[in-house]
Amino acid sequence: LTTVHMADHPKSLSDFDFVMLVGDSGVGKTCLLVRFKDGAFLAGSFISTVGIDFRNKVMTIDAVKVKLQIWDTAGQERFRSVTHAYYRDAHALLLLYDVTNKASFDNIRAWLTEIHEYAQQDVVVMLLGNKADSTHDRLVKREEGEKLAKEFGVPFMETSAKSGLNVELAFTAVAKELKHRTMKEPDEPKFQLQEYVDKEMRTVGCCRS
Ligand SMILES: Nc1nc2c(ncn2[C@@H]2O[C@H](COP(=O)(O)OP(=O)(O)OP(=O)(O)O)[C@@H](O)[C@H]2O)c(=O)[nH]1
Repeated sequence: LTTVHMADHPKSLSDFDFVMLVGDSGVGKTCLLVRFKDGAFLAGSFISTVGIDFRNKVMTIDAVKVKLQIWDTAGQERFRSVTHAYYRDAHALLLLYDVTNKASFDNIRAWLTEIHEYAQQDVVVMLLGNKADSTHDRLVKREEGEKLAKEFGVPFMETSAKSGLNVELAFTAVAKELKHRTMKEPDEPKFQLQEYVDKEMRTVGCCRS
């Protein structure tokens, strides 16, 4: 890391990368963030997010500190205009659906249209099928998520805020992508987010329910 490379970029390393969690109400955005930040699961009553909330988390990626500011948005329709205002500043978006809620999956197309309309063109988008622990209530197959993600050219994985499945990996993958964008050496190949995720899942030997 040298100032020479950094000079090419408007964003300094001390800056936060802004990651936004989006998706229908109840898909588990708040729980995913709490699991990532505190390692705990918010069981029991569901308290819908009002407007927008955020948490900071510093991750060490390849010996470099990446500061993430993660915005937890309200999925409810009535807060949509609040969320719209934040899209423009987001460097990455984690777009969630709930594998036990078909409507939340069907709405992904609309969310992607909205992202296209309001977010920066080069925003990092990752599709997450959350609540993968709910085997009995599952209504969306992993293959369906994979197919949709492929159609839109976005990386995909299933997660569970309840069991912790792939939660760390989702944020690490996004942080790695953002770090590569900021610090890429001229001859370094582009970071392949989906390849990284697939490799990590194979190595850990988990995640294929
Ligand atoms: N089984 C299971 N339940 C989950 C998981 N994640 C969240 N939930 C439950 O789903 C409900 C909604 O979770 P939230 O995180 O509040 O959902 P949200 O997307 O933030 O909702 P809004 O704030 O309204 O947009 C809660 O009752 C959680 O306990 C998960 O991975 N597995």
